[in-house]
Amino acid sequence: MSLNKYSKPTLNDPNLFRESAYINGEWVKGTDEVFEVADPASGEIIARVPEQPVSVVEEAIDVAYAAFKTYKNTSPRERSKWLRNMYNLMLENLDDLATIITLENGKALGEAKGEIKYAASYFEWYAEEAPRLYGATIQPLNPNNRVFTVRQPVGVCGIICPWNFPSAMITRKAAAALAVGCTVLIKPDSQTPLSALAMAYLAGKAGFPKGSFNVILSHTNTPKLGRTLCESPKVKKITFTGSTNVGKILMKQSSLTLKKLSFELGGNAPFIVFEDADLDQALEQAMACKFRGLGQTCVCANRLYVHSSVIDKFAKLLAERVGKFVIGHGLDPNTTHGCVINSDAIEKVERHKQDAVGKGAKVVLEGGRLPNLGPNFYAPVILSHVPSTAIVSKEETFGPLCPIFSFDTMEEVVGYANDTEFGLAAYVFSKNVDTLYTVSEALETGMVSCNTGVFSDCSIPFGGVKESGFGREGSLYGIEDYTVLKTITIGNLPNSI
Ligand SMILES: NC(=O)c1ccc[n+]([C@@H]2O[C@H](COP(=O)([O-])OP(=O)(O)OC[C@H]3O[C@@H](n4cnc5c(N)ncnc54)[C@H](O)[C@@H]3O)[C@@H](O)[C@H]2O)c1
Ligand SMILES: O=CCCC(=O)O
Repeated sequence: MSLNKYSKPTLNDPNLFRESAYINGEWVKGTDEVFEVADPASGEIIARVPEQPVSVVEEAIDVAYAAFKTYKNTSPRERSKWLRNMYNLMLENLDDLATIITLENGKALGEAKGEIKYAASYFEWYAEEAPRLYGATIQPLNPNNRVFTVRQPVGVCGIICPWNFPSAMITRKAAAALAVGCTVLIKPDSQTPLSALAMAYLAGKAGFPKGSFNVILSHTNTPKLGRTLCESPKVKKITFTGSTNVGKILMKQSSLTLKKLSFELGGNAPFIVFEDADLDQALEQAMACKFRGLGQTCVCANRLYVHSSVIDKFAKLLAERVGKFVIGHGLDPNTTHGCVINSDAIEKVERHKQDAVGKGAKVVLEGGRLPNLGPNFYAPVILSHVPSTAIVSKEETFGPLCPIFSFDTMEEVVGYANDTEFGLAAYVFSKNVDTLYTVSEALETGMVSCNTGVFSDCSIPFGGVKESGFGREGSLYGIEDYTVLKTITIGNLPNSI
Protein backbone atom coordinates (compact mmCIF):
# COMPACT_ATOMS: atom_id res chain seq x y z
CA MET A 1 0.00 0.00 0.00
CA SER A 2 1.39 3.45 -0.80
CA LEU A 3 0.07 6.28 1.32
CA ASN A 4 0.70 9.95 0.90
CA LYS A 5 0.22 11.83 4.13
CA TYR A 6 -3.02 13.85 4.09
CA SER A 7 -4.23 12.44 0.78
CA LYS A 8 -6.51 9.71 -0.44
CA PRO A 9 -4.78 6.36 -0.02
CA THR A 10 -3.84 3.98 -2.74
CA LEU A 11 -5.27 0.78 -1.35
CA ASN A 12 -3.95 -2.69 -2.11
CA ASP A 13 -7.44 -3.47 -3.33
CA PRO A 14 -9.02 -0.29 -4.79
CA ASN A 15 -12.37 -2.11 -4.92
CA LEU A 16 -12.68 -1.52 -1.19
CA PHE A 17 -13.07 2.20 -1.74
CA ARG A 18 -16.72 2.76 -2.71
CA GLU A 19 -18.84 5.87 -3.19
CA SER A 20 -22.28 4.29 -3.71
CA ALA A 21 -24.82 2.53 -1.55
CA TYR A 22 -25.08 -1.27 -1.76
CA ILE A 23 -28.56 -2.67 -2.36
CA ASN A 24 -29.41 -6.15 -3.64
CA GLY A 25 -25.76 -6.85 -4.42
CA GLU A 26 -25.53 -3.74 -6.68
CA TRP A 27 -23.76 -0.41 -6.23
CA VAL A 28 -26.54 2.16 -6.29
CA LYS A 29 -26.66 5.97 -6.31
CA GLY A 30 -30.39 6.59 -6.75
CA THR A 31 -29.90 10.38 -6.78
CA ASP A 32 -27.55 13.11 -8.03
CA GLU A 33 -27.44 14.70 -4.60
CA VAL A 34 -24.25 13.88 -2.69
CA PHE A 35 -22.67 14.55 0.66
CA GLU A 36 -18.96 14.76 1.33
CA VAL A 37 -16.85 12.63 3.61
CA ALA A 38 -13.81 14.41 5.00
CA ASP A 39 -10.64 13.28 6.74
CA PRO A 40 -11.18 14.92 10.15
CA ALA A 41 -7.39 15.30 10.54
CA SER A 42 -6.70 17.23 7.34
CA GLY A 43 -10.15 18.46 6.39
CA GLU A 44 -9.53 17.04 2.92
CA ILE A 45 -12.55 15.60 1.14
CA ILE A 46 -11.99 11.89 0.64
CA ALA A 47 -15.31 10.78 -0.86
CA ARG A 48 -18.63 11.96 -2.25
CA VAL A 49 -21.51 9.59 -1.62
CA PRO A 50 -25.21 9.80 -2.49
CA GLU A 51 -27.71 11.46 -0.19
CA GLN A 52 -30.43 8.92 -0.62
CA PRO A 53 -34.09 9.85 -0.62
CA VAL A 54 -36.82 7.97 1.20
CA SER A 55 -37.85 6.27 -2.07
CA VAL A 56 -34.47 4.48 -2.29
CA VAL A 57 -34.75 3.32 1.29
CA GLU A 58 -38.23 2.00 0.62
CA GLU A 59 -36.85 0.04 -2.32
CA ALA A 60 -34.03 -1.28 -0.12
CA ILE A 61 -36.55 -2.38 2.50
CA ASP A 62 -38.50 -4.26 -0.21
CA VAL A 63 -35.27 -5.92 -1.36
CA ALA A 64 -34.29 -7.01 2.16
CA TYR A 65 -37.85 -8.20 2.80
CA ALA A 66 -37.91 -10.30 -0.37
CA ALA A 67 -34.43 -11.67 0.34
CA PHE A 68 -35.47 -12.68 3.86
CA LYS A 69 -38.01 -15.15 2.45
CA THR A 70 -35.20 -17.30 1.05
CA TYR A 71 -32.28 -16.29 3.28
CA LYS A 72 -34.12 -17.47 6.41
CA ASN A 73 -34.26 -20.96 4.87
CA THR A 74 -30.54 -21.24 4.14
CA SER A 75 -28.87 -23.79 6.34
CA PRO A 76 -26.98 -22.70 9.46
CA ARG A 77 -23.89 -24.36 7.98
CA GLU A 78 -24.11 -22.26 4.81
CA ARG A 79 -24.50 -19.07 6.85
CA SER A 80 -21.61 -20.14 9.04
CA LYS A 81 -19.45 -20.53 5.93
CA TRP A 82 -20.30 -17.04 4.65
CA LEU A 83 -19.61 -15.54 8.08
CA ARG A 84 -16.27 -17.36 8.27
CA ASN A 85 -15.39 -16.14 4.75
CA MET A 86 -16.16 -12.60 5.87
CA TYR A 87 -13.87 -12.99 8.89
CA ASN A 88 -11.05 -14.23 6.68
CA LEU A 89 -11.58 -11.49 4.10
CA MET A 90 -11.52 -8.77 6.75
CA LEU A 91 -8.21 -10.02 8.10
CA GLU A 92 -6.77 -10.43 4.60
CA ASN A 93 -7.66 -6.79 3.95
CA LEU A 94 -6.67 -5.55 7.40
CA ASP A 95 -4.31 -2.80 6.23
CA ASP A 96 -6.74 -1.33 3.71
CA LEU A 97 -9.72 -1.49 6.05
CA ALA A 98 -7.74 0.12 8.86
CA THR A 99 -6.55 2.88 6.53
CA ILE A 100 -10.14 3.63 5.59
CA ILE A 101 -11.09 3.89 9.28
CA THR A 102 -8.20 6.23 10.02
CA LEU A 103 -9.07 8.43 7.07
CA GLU A 104 -12.73 8.82 7.90
CA ASN A 105 -12.60 8.71 11.70
CA GLY A 106 -9.19 10.16 12.60
CA LYS A 107 -8.03 7.44 15.02
CA ALA A 108 -4.39 6.31 14.89
CA LEU A 109 -3.67 3.48 12.45
CA GLY A 110 -2.65 1.08 15.23
CA GLU A 111 -6.02 1.59 16.91
CA ALA A 112 -7.77 1.23 13.56
CA LYS A 113 -6.05 -2.12 12.98
CA GLY A 114 -7.17 -3.18 16.45
CA GLU A 115 -10.71 -2.20 15.52
CA ILE A 116 -10.66 -4.32 12.35
CA LYS A 117 -9.47 -7.38 14.30
CA TYR A 118 -12.16 -6.72 16.89
CA ALA A 119 -14.82 -6.16 14.20
CA ALA A 120 -13.84 -9.32 12.31
CA SER A 121 -13.92 -11.37 15.51
CA TYR A 122 -17.74 -10.99 15.60
CA PHE A 123 -17.95 -12.74 12.22
CA GLU A 124 -15.76 -15.55 13.51
CA TRP A 125 -17.74 -15.83 16.74
CA TYR A 126 -21.12 -15.95 14.99
CA ALA A 127 -19.81 -18.33 12.33
CA GLU A 128 -19.37 -20.68 15.27
CA GLU A 129 -22.71 -19.82 16.91
CA ALA A 130 -24.83 -20.06 13.72
CA PRO A 131 -25.19 -23.87 13.88
CA ARG A 132 -25.79 -23.80 17.64
CA LEU A 133 -29.18 -22.20 18.02
CA TYR A 134 -31.13 -24.35 20.45
CA GLY A 135 -34.67 -24.51 21.74
CA ALA A 136 -36.14 -26.34 24.72
CA THR A 137 -38.52 -29.22 25.30
CA ILE A 138 -41.12 -28.45 27.93
CA GLN A 139 -43.32 -30.69 30.07
CA PRO A 140 -46.75 -29.06 30.04
CA LEU A 141 -49.45 -29.61 32.67
CA ASN A 142 -51.67 -31.36 30.13
CA PRO A 143 -50.29 -34.94 29.82
CA ASN A 144 -51.65 -35.30 26.27
CA ASN A 145 -49.64 -32.37 24.97
CA ARG A 146 -46.00 -32.16 23.94
CA VAL A 147 -44.32 -28.74 23.81
CA PHE A 148 -41.06 -27.47 22.40
CA THR A 149 -39.59 -24.11 21.43
CA VAL A 150 -37.69 -23.00 18.35
CA ARG A 151 -35.77 -19.78 17.80
CA GLN A 152 -36.59 -18.17 14.45
CA PRO A 153 -35.03 -15.11 12.78
CA VAL A 154 -36.97 -11.94 13.61
CA GLY A 155 -36.89 -10.66 9.99
CA VAL A 156 -35.43 -7.59 8.28
CA CYS A 157 -33.17 -5.68 10.69
CA GLY A 158 -32.49 -1.95 10.41
CA ILE A 159 -28.98 -1.30 11.75
CA ILE A 160 -28.11 2.32 12.64
CA CYS A 161 -24.53 2.95 13.75
CA PRO A 162 -22.24 5.74 14.99
CA TRP A 163 -18.90 7.05 13.71
CA ASN A 164 -16.65 6.12 16.65
CA PHE A 165 -16.20 2.47 15.57
CA PRO A 166 -17.11 2.62 11.87
CA SER A 167 -16.56 -1.13 11.48
CA ALA A 168 -17.02 -2.87 14.84
CA MET A 169 -20.36 -1.31 15.79
CA ILE A 170 -21.77 -2.69 12.51
CA THR A 171 -20.26 -6.17 12.66
CA ARG A 172 -21.41 -7.03 16.16
CA LYS A 173 -24.99 -6.46 15.04
CA ALA A 174 -24.80 -7.70 11.44
CA ALA A 175 -22.87 -10.89 12.24
CA ALA A 176 -25.44 -12.03 14.80
CA ALA A 177 -28.38 -11.06 12.57
CA LEU A 178 -26.98 -12.82 9.49
CA ALA A 179 -26.04 -15.89 11.55
CA VAL A 180 -29.66 -16.62 12.47
CA GLY A 181 -31.14 -15.86 9.06
CA CYS A 182 -32.12 -12.18 9.23
CA THR A 183 -31.37 -9.81 6.36
CA VAL A 184 -29.85 -6.43 7.18
CA LEU A 185 -30.11 -2.80 6.08
CA ILE A 186 -27.20 -0.84 7.49
CA LYS A 187 -27.18 2.94 7.85
CA PRO A 188 -23.71 4.12 8.89
CA ASP A 189 -23.02 7.60 10.24
CA SER A 190 -22.59 10.15 7.44
CA GLN A 191 -19.10 11.02 8.72
CA THR A 192 -17.88 7.42 8.38
CA PRO A 193 -19.76 5.53 5.65
CA LEU A 194 -16.69 4.18 3.84
CA SER A 195 -15.95 1.31 6.23
CA ALA A 196 -19.52 0.03 5.86
CA LEU A 197 -19.20 0.18 2.07
CA ALA A 198 -15.87 -1.67 2.13
CA MET A 199 -17.55 -4.39 4.20
CA ALA A 200 -20.44 -4.53 1.72
CA TYR A 201 -17.93 -5.25 -1.04
CA LEU A 202 -16.44 -8.04 1.08
CA ALA A 203 -19.89 -9.42 1.95
CA GLY A 204 -20.50 -9.91 -1.78
CA LYS A 205 -17.18 -11.75 -2.09
CA ALA A 206 -17.91 -13.81 1.03
CA GLY A 207 -20.96 -15.29 -0.69
CA PHE A 208 -23.86 -13.70 1.19
CA PRO A 209 -26.89 -13.90 -1.13
CA LYS A 210 -28.08 -10.76 -2.91
CA GLY A 211 -30.32 -8.61 -0.76
CA SER A 212 -29.14 -10.06 2.55
CA PHE A 213 -26.49 -7.39 3.24
CA ASN A 214 -27.47 -3.83 2.24
CA VAL A 215 -26.00 -0.42 3.05
CA ILE A 216 -27.97 2.82 2.63
CA LEU A 217 -26.53 6.33 2.90
CA SER A 218 -27.77 9.66 4.18
CA HIS A 219 -26.65 12.85 5.84
CA THR A 220 -29.34 15.56 5.94
CA ASN A 221 -32.01 13.00 5.05
CA THR A 222 -31.12 10.89 8.11
CA PRO A 223 -34.18 11.73 10.26
CA LYS A 224 -36.50 10.91 7.33
CA LEU A 225 -34.66 7.66 6.58
CA GLY A 226 -34.65 6.73 10.25
CA ARG A 227 -38.40 7.29 10.45
CA THR A 228 -38.93 5.19 7.32
CA LEU A 229 -37.01 2.27 8.81
CA CYS A 230 -38.76 2.59 12.18
CA GLU A 231 -42.26 2.89 10.74
CA SER A 232 -42.03 0.26 7.99
CA PRO A 233 -44.05 -2.85 8.85
CA LYS A 234 -41.56 -4.86 6.76
CA VAL A 235 -38.68 -4.03 9.11
CA LYS A 236 -39.07 -6.17 12.21
CA LYS A 237 -36.18 -4.97 14.31
CA ILE A 238 -34.19 -1.77 14.85
CA THR A 239 -30.77 -2.17 16.39
CA PHE A 240 -29.11 1.12 17.18
CA THR A 241 -25.83 2.28 18.66
CA GLY A 242 -25.57 5.98 19.35
CA SER A 243 -26.73 8.71 21.67
CA THR A 244 -29.49 8.28 24.21
CA ASN A 245 -31.42 11.22 22.72
CA VAL A 246 -31.59 9.67 19.25
CA GLY A 247 -32.40 6.30 20.85
CA LYS A 248 -35.48 7.85 22.45
CA ILE A 249 -36.63 9.25 19.09
CA LEU A 250 -36.21 5.85 17.40
CA MET A 251 -38.05 4.09 20.21
CA LYS A 252 -41.04 6.41 19.83
CA GLN A 253 -41.08 5.98 16.05
CA SER A 254 -40.81 2.20 16.38
CA SER A 255 -43.77 2.04 18.73
CA LEU A 256 -46.15 2.39 15.76
CA THR A 257 -45.18 -1.08 14.57
CA LEU A 258 -44.11 -2.44 17.99
CA LYS A 259 -40.68 -3.48 16.73
CA LYS A 260 -38.15 -5.54 18.56
CA LEU A 261 -35.36 -3.16 19.64
CA SER A 262 -31.75 -3.32 20.85
CA PHE A 263 -30.20 -0.04 21.94
CA GLU A 264 -26.54 0.56 22.86
CA LEU A 265 -26.60 4.17 24.03
CA GLY A 266 -24.51 6.72 25.88
CA GLY A 267 -22.40 5.95 28.93
CA ASN A 268 -20.88 7.77 31.90
CA ALA A 269 -18.44 5.16 33.15
CA PRO A 270 -16.97 5.53 36.65
CA PHE A 271 -13.38 4.29 37.10
CA ILE A 272 -12.82 3.63 40.80
CA VAL A 273 -9.34 3.25 42.30
CA PHE A 274 -9.27 2.06 45.93
CA GLU A 275 -6.32 2.80 48.22
CA ASP A 276 -5.11 -0.82 48.06
CA ALA A 277 -5.06 -0.96 44.23
CA ASP A 278 -1.84 -1.65 42.34
CA LEU A 279 -1.28 2.00 41.41
CA ASP A 280 0.93 1.33 38.43
CA GLN A 281 -1.63 -1.08 36.98
CA ALA A 282 -4.47 1.36 37.64
CA LEU A 283 -2.53 4.14 35.89
CA GLU A 284 -1.77 2.07 32.79
CA GLN A 285 -5.35 0.87 32.57
CA ALA A 286 -6.76 4.35 33.16
CA MET A 287 -4.72 5.63 30.22
CA ALA A 288 -5.85 2.81 27.96
CA CYS A 289 -9.48 3.15 29.03
CA LYS A 290 -9.87 6.93 29.13
CA PHE A 291 -7.93 7.71 25.96
CA ARG A 292 -9.05 4.85 23.70
CA GLY A 293 -10.21 6.69 20.56
CA LEU A 294 -9.12 9.86 22.38
CA GLY A 295 -11.98 9.45 24.83
CA GLN A 296 -14.58 8.81 22.14
CA THR A 297 -15.84 5.38 23.12
CA CYS A 298 -19.03 4.69 25.00
CA VAL A 299 -17.14 2.62 27.59
CA CYS A 300 -14.30 5.13 28.11
CA ALA A 301 -13.92 6.16 31.75
CA ASN A 302 -15.84 9.43 32.01
CA ARG A 303 -15.18 10.01 35.73
CA LEU A 304 -12.19 8.75 37.69
CA TYR A 305 -12.79 8.29 41.44
CA VAL A 306 -9.46 7.90 43.23
CA HIS A 307 -9.13 7.35 47.00
CA SER A 308 -8.17 10.56 48.84
CA SER A 309 -4.95 8.97 50.15
CA VAL A 310 -3.55 8.44 46.63
CA ILE A 311 -5.34 10.99 44.44
CA ASP A 312 -2.47 13.53 44.23
CA LYS A 313 0.15 10.90 43.42
CA PHE A 314 -2.16 9.24 40.88
CA ALA A 315 -2.98 12.53 39.14
CA LYS A 316 0.67 13.58 38.91
CA LEU A 317 1.84 10.23 37.48
CA LEU A 318 -1.08 10.10 35.05
CA ALA A 319 -0.25 13.59 33.77
CA GLU A 320 3.40 12.59 33.27
CA ARG A 321 2.43 9.55 31.20
CA VAL A 322 -0.37 11.16 29.20
CA GLY A 323 1.93 14.11 28.46
CA LYS A 324 4.05 11.68 26.41
CA PHE A 325 1.27 10.91 23.91
CA VAL A 326 2.24 11.71 20.33
CA ILE A 327 -0.77 13.38 18.77
CA GLY A 328 -0.86 13.63 15.01
CA HIS A 329 -2.38 12.42 11.79
CA GLY A 330 -3.50 8.83 12.30
CA LEU A 331 -1.52 7.60 9.28
CA ASP A 332 1.76 8.96 10.65
CA PRO A 333 3.55 5.91 12.11
CA ASN A 334 4.76 7.93 15.13
CA THR A 335 1.24 8.92 16.15
CA THR A 336 -0.12 7.30 19.29
CA HIS A 337 -3.37 9.28 19.29
CA GLY A 338 -5.18 10.89 16.37
CA CYS A 339 -7.76 13.67 16.28
CA VAL A 340 -11.35 13.97 17.44
CA ILE A 341 -14.22 13.66 14.98
CA ASN A 342 -15.30 17.31 14.71
CA SER A 343 -15.34 20.74 16.36
CA ASP A 344 -18.47 19.93 18.42
CA ALA A 345 -16.43 17.29 20.26
CA ILE A 346 -13.82 19.90 21.20
CA GLU A 347 -16.45 22.41 22.29
CA LYS A 348 -17.95 19.83 24.66
CA VAL A 349 -14.54 19.07 26.21
CA GLU A 350 -13.93 22.81 26.74
CA ARG A 351 -17.39 23.37 28.22
CA HIS A 352 -16.92 20.52 30.72
CA LYS A 353 -13.39 21.70 31.56
CA GLN A 354 -14.40 25.34 32.15
CA ASP A 355 -17.36 24.29 34.27
CA ALA A 356 -15.23 22.01 36.49
CA VAL A 357 -12.40 24.53 36.86
CA GLY A 358 -14.92 27.29 37.62
CA LYS A 359 -16.26 25.11 40.43
CA GLY A 360 -12.79 24.55 41.96
CA ALA A 361 -11.13 21.62 40.08
CA LYS A 362 -7.30 21.73 39.87
CA VAL A 363 -5.67 21.62 36.43
CA VAL A 364 -3.02 18.87 36.41
CA LEU A 365 -2.46 18.74 32.65
CA GLU A 366 -3.57 21.83 30.73
CA GLY A 367 -4.01 20.19 27.31
CA GLY A 368 -6.02 22.15 24.77
CA ARG A 369 -6.32 22.89 21.08
CA LEU A 370 -3.42 22.10 18.73
CA PRO A 371 -4.09 24.52 15.84
CA ASN A 372 -0.78 23.73 14.14
CA LEU A 373 -2.02 20.19 13.53
CA GLY A 374 -5.57 21.18 12.54
CA PRO A 375 -8.89 22.28 14.00
CA ASN A 376 -9.82 18.81 15.27
CA PHE A 377 -6.63 18.15 17.22
CA TYR A 378 -6.76 18.47 20.98
CA ALA A 379 -4.25 17.50 23.68
CA PRO A 380 -5.73 15.68 26.70
CA VAL A 381 -6.74 17.63 29.80
CA ILE A 382 -6.44 16.16 33.32
CA LEU A 383 -8.25 17.75 36.26
CA SER A 384 -8.16 16.60 39.88
CA HIS A 385 -10.23 17.27 42.99
CA VAL A 386 -13.20 17.85 40.71
CA PRO A 387 -16.28 18.73 42.79
CA SER A 388 -19.29 16.44 42.56
CA THR A 389 -21.36 19.39 41.29
CA ALA A 390 -19.36 19.53 38.02
CA ILE A 391 -21.42 18.81 34.89
CA VAL A 392 -18.96 16.08 33.92
CA SER A 393 -20.07 13.97 36.88
CA LYS A 394 -23.47 13.61 35.17
CA GLU A 395 -22.86 14.11 31.42
CA GLU A 396 -20.73 12.03 29.07
CA THR A 397 -17.87 14.18 27.65
CA PHE A 398 -16.94 11.74 24.86
CA GLY A 399 -13.55 13.38 24.42
CA PRO A 400 -10.04 13.81 25.89
CA LEU A 401 -10.98 15.26 29.29
CA CYS A 402 -10.00 13.22 32.34
CA PRO A 403 -11.66 14.47 35.54
CA ILE A 404 -10.46 12.91 38.81
CA PHE A 405 -12.73 13.02 41.87
CA SER A 406 -11.72 12.15 45.44
CA PHE A 407 -13.54 9.74 47.77
CA ASP A 408 -13.03 8.14 51.20
CA THR A 409 -15.39 5.21 51.64
CA MET A 410 -16.81 2.40 49.55
CA GLU A 411 -20.40 3.46 50.26
CA GLU A 412 -19.63 7.05 49.26
CA VAL A 413 -18.03 6.13 45.93
CA VAL A 414 -20.77 3.67 44.97
CA GLY A 415 -23.27 6.48 45.65
CA TYR A 416 -21.36 8.84 43.32
CA ALA A 417 -20.94 6.16 40.65
CA ASN A 418 -24.66 5.35 40.57
CA ASP A 419 -25.82 8.98 40.65
CA THR A 420 -26.43 9.17 36.90
CA GLU A 421 -29.16 8.07 34.52
CA PHE A 422 -26.56 6.10 32.52
CA GLY A 423 -25.46 2.54 33.26
CA LEU A 424 -23.16 1.08 30.62
CA ALA A 425 -19.69 0.21 31.98
CA ALA A 426 -17.82 0.68 35.27
CA TYR A 427 -14.27 -0.09 36.38
CA VAL A 428 -13.02 -1.09 39.85
CA PHE A 429 -9.39 -1.37 40.97
CA SER A 430 -8.47 -3.08 44.24
CA LYS A 431 -6.39 -6.02 45.41
CA ASN A 432 -9.17 -7.09 47.77
CA VAL A 433 -11.58 -9.57 46.23
CA ASP A 434 -14.28 -8.66 48.75
CA THR A 435 -14.10 -5.05 47.59
CA LEU A 436 -14.19 -6.04 43.92
CA TYR A 437 -17.15 -8.33 44.43
CA THR A 438 -19.21 -6.07 46.72
CA VAL A 439 -18.72 -3.00 44.57
CA SER A 440 -19.35 -4.88 41.31
CA GLU A 441 -22.68 -6.09 42.64
CA ALA A 442 -23.68 -2.63 43.84
CA LEU A 443 -22.87 -0.75 40.63
CA GLU A 444 -25.88 0.01 38.42
CA THR A 445 -24.25 -0.81 35.07
CA GLY A 446 -24.52 -3.56 32.48
CA MET A 447 -20.79 -4.30 32.64
CA VAL A 448 -18.17 -4.07 35.39
CA SER A 449 -14.50 -4.48 34.65
CA CYS A 450 -12.17 -5.26 37.58
CA ASN A 451 -8.45 -4.45 37.49
CA THR A 452 -8.52 -3.89 33.74
CA GLY A 453 -9.56 -0.90 31.67
CA VAL A 454 -10.01 -2.82 28.41
CA PHE A 455 -12.55 -5.65 28.50
CA SER A 456 -14.33 -5.60 25.11
CA ASP A 457 -14.37 -9.02 23.47
CA CYS A 458 -16.73 -10.77 21.06
CA SER A 459 -17.31 -13.52 23.63
CA ILE A 460 -18.84 -11.27 26.32
CA PRO A 461 -22.37 -9.86 26.49
CA PHE A 462 -22.01 -6.14 25.80
CA GLY A 463 -24.75 -3.72 26.82
CA GLY A 464 -26.18 -1.37 29.37
CA VAL A 465 -28.96 -0.72 31.84
CA LYS A 466 -30.90 2.46 32.72
CA GLU A 467 -30.67 5.05 29.91
CA SER A 468 -27.63 3.33 28.40
CA GLY A 469 -30.07 1.01 26.65
CA PHE A 470 -31.08 -2.62 26.54
CA GLY A 471 -30.31 -5.80 24.65
CA ARG A 472 -26.94 -7.52 24.53
CA GLU A 473 -24.44 -7.81 21.69
CA GLY A 474 -21.72 -10.43 21.28
CA SER A 475 -21.50 -13.73 23.18
CA LEU A 476 -24.09 -16.51 23.16
CA TYR A 477 -26.73 -13.98 24.30
CA GLY A 478 -26.22 -11.58 21.37
CA ILE A 479 -27.86 -13.97 18.95
CA GLU A 480 -31.11 -14.09 20.92
CA ASP A 481 -31.78 -10.42 20.18
CA TYR A 482 -32.19 -11.32 16.49
CA THR A 483 -34.59 -14.19 17.06
CA VAL A 484 -38.12 -14.69 18.25
CA LEU A 485 -39.02 -17.64 20.42
CA LYS A 486 -41.80 -19.80 19.03
CA THR A 487 -43.66 -22.34 21.17
CA ILE A 488 -45.02 -25.39 19.34
CA THR A 489 -47.56 -27.57 21.08
CA ILE A 490 -48.60 -30.98 19.73
CA GLY A 491 -51.86 -31.83 21.43
CA ASN A 492 -54.33 -34.65 21.91
CA LEU A 493 -51.74 -37.38 21.80
CA PRO A 494 -53.11 -40.78 22.78
CA ASN A 495 -52.45 -41.96 26.32
CA SER A 496 -48.95 -43.30 26.79
CA ILE A 497 -48.40 -46.98 25.97
N1 LIG B 1 -23.47 1.77 24.02
C1 LIG B 1 -22.66 1.61 22.99
O1 LIG B 1 -22.28 0.48 22.64
C2 LIG B 1 -22.20 2.79 22.20
C3 LIG B 1 -21.20 2.62 21.23
C4 LIG B 1 -20.77 3.73 20.51
C5 LIG B 1 -21.33 4.98 20.76
N2 LIG B 1 -22.28 5.11 21.70
C6 LIG B 1 -22.86 6.41 22.01
O2 LIG B 1 -23.08 7.15 20.81
C7 LIG B 1 -22.91 8.54 21.05
C8 LIG B 1 -21.94 9.12 20.05
O3 LIG B 1 -22.32 8.83 18.78
P1 LIG B 1 -23.12 9.90 17.88
O4 LIG B 1 -23.00 11.24 18.45
O5 LIG B 1 -22.74 9.67 16.49
O6 LIG B 1 -24.60 9.41 18.12
P2 LIG B 1 -25.89 9.82 17.30
O7 LIG B 1 -27.00 9.27 18.10
O8 LIG B 1 -25.92 11.26 16.97
O9 LIG B 1 -25.73 9.06 15.90
C9 LIG B 1 -25.70 7.66 15.81
C10 LIG B 1 -26.34 7.25 14.50
O10 LIG B 1 -27.69 7.65 14.49
C11 LIG B 1 -27.98 8.38 13.30
N3 LIG B 1 -29.05 9.31 13.59
C12 LIG B 1 -28.97 10.54 14.14
N4 LIG B 1 -30.21 11.08 14.22
C13 LIG B 1 -31.07 10.17 13.71
C14 LIG B 1 -32.49 10.12 13.53
N5 LIG B 1 -33.28 11.13 13.88
N6 LIG B 1 -33.03 9.02 12.97
C15 LIG B 1 -32.26 7.98 12.60
N7 LIG B 1 -30.91 7.96 12.76
C16 LIG B 1 -30.34 9.04 13.31
C17 LIG B 1 -26.66 8.99 12.93
O11 LIG B 1 -26.64 9.35 11.56
C18 LIG B 1 -25.71 7.86 13.25
O12 LIG B 1 -25.73 6.92 12.21
C19 LIG B 1 -22.36 8.63 22.45
O13 LIG B 1 -23.39 8.99 23.33
C20 LIG B 1 -21.87 7.23 22.74
O14 LIG B 1 -21.80 6.88 24.08
C21 LIG B 1 -22.73 4.06 22.41
O1 LIG C 1 -18.01 2.83 21.73
C1 LIG C 1 -18.49 1.83 22.15
C2 LIG C 1 -18.07 0.43 21.88
C3 LIG C 1 -16.73 0.16 22.43
C4 LIG C 1 -16.40 -1.29 22.51
O2 LIG C 1 -17.05 -2.13 21.89
O3 LIG C 1 -15.46 -1.58 23.23
